[in-house]
Amino acid sequence: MLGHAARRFRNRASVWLASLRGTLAVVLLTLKLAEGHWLFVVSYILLAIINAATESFSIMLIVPLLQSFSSDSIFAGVPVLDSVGQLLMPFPPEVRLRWVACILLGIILIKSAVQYFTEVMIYLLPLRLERDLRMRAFAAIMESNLTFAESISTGDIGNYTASFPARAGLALRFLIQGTAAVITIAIMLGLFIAITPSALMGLAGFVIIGSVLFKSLTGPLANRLDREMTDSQREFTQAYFEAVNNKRTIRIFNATDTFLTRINKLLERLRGVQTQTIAVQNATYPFFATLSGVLVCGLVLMASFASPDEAQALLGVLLLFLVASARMLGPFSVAHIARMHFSIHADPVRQMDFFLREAARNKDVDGETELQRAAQEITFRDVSFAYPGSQSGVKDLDFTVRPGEFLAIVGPSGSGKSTIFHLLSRLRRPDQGEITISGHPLNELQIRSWWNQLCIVSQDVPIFNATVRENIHFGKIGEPDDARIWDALENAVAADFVRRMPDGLDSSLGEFGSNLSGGERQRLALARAFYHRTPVILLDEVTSQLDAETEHRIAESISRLHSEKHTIIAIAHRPKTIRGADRVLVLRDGRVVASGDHDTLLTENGFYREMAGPSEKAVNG
Ligand SMILES: Nc1ncnc2c1ncn2[C@@H]1O[C@H](COP(=O)(O)OP(=O)(O)OP(=O)(O)O)[C@@H](O)[C@H]1O
Repeated sequence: MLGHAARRFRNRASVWLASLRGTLAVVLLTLKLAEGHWLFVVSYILLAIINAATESFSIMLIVPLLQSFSSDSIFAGVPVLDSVGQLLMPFPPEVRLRWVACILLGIILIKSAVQYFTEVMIYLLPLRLERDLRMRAFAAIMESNLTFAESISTGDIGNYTASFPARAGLALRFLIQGTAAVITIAIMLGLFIAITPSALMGLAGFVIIGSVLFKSLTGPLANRLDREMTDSQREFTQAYFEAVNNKRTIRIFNATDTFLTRINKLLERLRGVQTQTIAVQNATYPFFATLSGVLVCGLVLMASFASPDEAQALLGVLLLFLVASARMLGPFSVAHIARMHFSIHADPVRQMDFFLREAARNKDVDGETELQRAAQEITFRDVSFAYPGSQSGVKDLDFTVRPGEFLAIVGPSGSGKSTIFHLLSRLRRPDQGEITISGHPLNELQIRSWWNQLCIVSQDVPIFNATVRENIHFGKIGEPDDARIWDALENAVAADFVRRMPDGLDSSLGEFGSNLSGGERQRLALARAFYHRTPVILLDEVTSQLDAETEHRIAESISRLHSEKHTIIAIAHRPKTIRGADRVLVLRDGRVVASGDHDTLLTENGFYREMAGPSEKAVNG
């Protein structure tokens, strides 16, 4: 029986110790995340100590003052209060009152100022940390390698850049608010130790019993709510962004109601968790107020059964307890609320720290060699790459692009064409083999010096929520050159529709270029390449959404770039769109299966002829 009880106690103690270790770990993580804000944190705690000290000082002054007007002091012989009382006694009552009034006024002024600053600081601090973490998360996503960046779901991006920083900010707020409350309690307890140990015992018992009771009643629920809050937040953000990003498709497929219902359900779930969390969090004050009320009633009841002398002593303790609990109930409930809030935000703190560490581990490592002259030869030597967790990618690529060459890469969908661009721009790195630029391994280059020489027009045509001018000048340092912008727009057959826009180059293009048609977006993206005129230009299906006439005019502009010695690498499904190319690589299942000029391939390669379609066969056949 006894052994069983001892085992249970040991188990409970080890669970409690593990939870304490967990809490301590989160405290350290929170402080680590708040590294740049320590001065702010320390200042807050110092101000909180001053606040508590002024509080204690006023108790030490007021209680003996009141007692000094009574002939029958119940604090006679009580260490601190008695000495203060002795100090006051020699002065006539009116002088005593004046002095105390002046000192109290000073204390009140100091306390008000301190309280104002701590109130402001406690709201500012989480905001500062939130801003800092949001920026760090954003930078971490932008600077990590693509494999890592793409492994983060939209829901998690929402969590790491919005929800978790806000919650980590709150965790810090409750950590320091709780610490300050504990320091306040410690200072007051110190005062009461000096006054009477029996009151201290009463208070200590009150705190311990109350805390254990409260924790066992609310602890498991608070932990469950913590997990549910993170999950429901993630699900909501993910579903929300999915819906907003696909709004057109959702409408056309008549799925608006389905999505509204889904979002509504997720919001309901979130609200449910928030409601329960608020209900639990706000139970602290009433719980301790009720407990201390019950204790006071108990003491009064005890006094009713005692002799008059004992009753007076008991009422003395009661008076102290009332003063102490009235003064300490505030810090107690703050400490409890802070502890609970802190544990509610513990999971985001852990996840935020884990994410930042993982992002740092997956940071794209840059090389040291600076590409100073315009890029010369681009070589792929036995390059193979497979996407993480998949067999797809490219295999054994072995080819060289000469400076000023126009190379076309043709192949069916999924054959690996865009992957070559990812590798060439070092968004992905080969698993085997090597890519070199002007003889330098691409991995050893300072990537910016290579990107400065590179312009890519990709299939997904990124247009930013900015003006036409800003979109064309995008990424360039210095002032935009309007004459060159118009020239680039002419080459991309985009000048006419920009002229028709209400504000010309100053027209705003809307989010994701939503004010434009697909073909217009494509032409603007091309204009960007014509404007940048980098030594190497990568074109990925740039005319897929254009009519034959526009496609023909753009092909002429690309030929002009080619004649000006720009190196051009263009991807196409259909061979006819890259007629001006010097050489064509034919890709199938990630491998180069043929290479040569268009006409030779058309006569000699059946697969290429197949892709070219009947019209090409008629012309050349
Ligand atoms: N992020 C990714 N993760 C896993 N597999 C991928 C990823 N991106 C592409 N793939 C796969 O790699 C292969 C090559 O893709 P890639 O985009 O290079 O083909 P593509 O020739 O450009 O196709 P398309 O002409 O349709 O754009 C495909 O089988 C594709 O499914």
